[in-house]
Amino acid sequence: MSAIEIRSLSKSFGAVRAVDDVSFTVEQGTVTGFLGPNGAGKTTTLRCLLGLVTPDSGEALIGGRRYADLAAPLTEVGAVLEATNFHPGRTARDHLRVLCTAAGLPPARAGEALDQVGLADAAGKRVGGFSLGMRQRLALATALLGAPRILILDEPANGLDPAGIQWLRGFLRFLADDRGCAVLVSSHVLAEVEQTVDDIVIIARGRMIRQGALSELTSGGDHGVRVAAAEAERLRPRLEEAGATVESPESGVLLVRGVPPEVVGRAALEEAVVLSELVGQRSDLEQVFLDLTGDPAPPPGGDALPVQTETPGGTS
Ligand SMILES: Nc1ncnc2c1ncn2[C@@H]1O[C@H](COP(=O)(O)OP(=O)(O)OP(=O)(O)O)[C@@H](O)[C@H]1O
Repeated sequence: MSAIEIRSLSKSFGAVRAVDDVSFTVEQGTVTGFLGPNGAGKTTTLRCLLGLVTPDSGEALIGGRRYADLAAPLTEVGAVLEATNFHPGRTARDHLRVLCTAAGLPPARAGEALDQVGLADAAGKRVGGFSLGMRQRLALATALLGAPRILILDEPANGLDPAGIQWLRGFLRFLADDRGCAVLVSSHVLAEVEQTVDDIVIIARGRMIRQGALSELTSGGDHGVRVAAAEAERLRPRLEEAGATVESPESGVLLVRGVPPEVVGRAALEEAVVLSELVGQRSDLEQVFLDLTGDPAPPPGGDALPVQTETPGGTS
């Protein structure tokens, strides 16, 4: 049985079909990146999993059961959803202790969880003075309190500085590799999760776009180098001699595979060919994601801020 199973899930809000027949699974011991542009339906899918939104059809299961049917939810699944509210006057440790008491967990778990997320030094500080990054870590500590083996994290890298993002990557891998956790982590930035995840699920406008192992989706490794020059054809003999496969998709353009970009640059130098373009080609996955998230022109008088969602029934 999969740790997380989303089966033909659909959910509309009025005329907006937020999630439209989405299906995927997450296995124990793996990290799955749940990707899509703003408004794609990621948060709605995660809310369905956590019982905060009732799907119109389909199922969102944790360990084969609906969230509402879990006997001890905190010990089975930990979740970080956006903008968790913490009492500003309470210390980080007290915040977690309150949750421990409510969930029947030993109070010592509070300190352990803070330790795990690198907040041990700030345990006695009031949350009101925390940076966004510290709040993200505290939210993660909250999710870890019951030592669950399934984690659902909605944009956990938001607000983290580069060092924090680096730390998060290592931590998610640790949870999957050493603790055998199933981790589902959403993001609207491919590069943010690309180095961490085993599998990827991409959705846009509520619908599935791609899914599979990262290694399959980026397979091939060598995506070629695109070279443009009026005299591009003069490079061909040298490049083929160096072992490259050379195609010419249009006049004055070569697509060169099998050699690194430096070899193409050297050939141009030696042949004294003036280049107007020398670009490493993107993998299919990067291209798919770029096409989905590529900067559309902002609407007149508007901007491209993320859509704010309501929080039905409170936060995680
Ligand atoms: N409670 C709600 N009421 C009305 N519409 C909603 C509600 N929640 C989500 N939506 C709409 O459903 C669509 C999907 O939103 P969702 O928040 O699930 O996307 P997302 O991929 O998580 O995006 P983001 O990265 O911006 O959070 C959007 O068009 C959003 O406006």
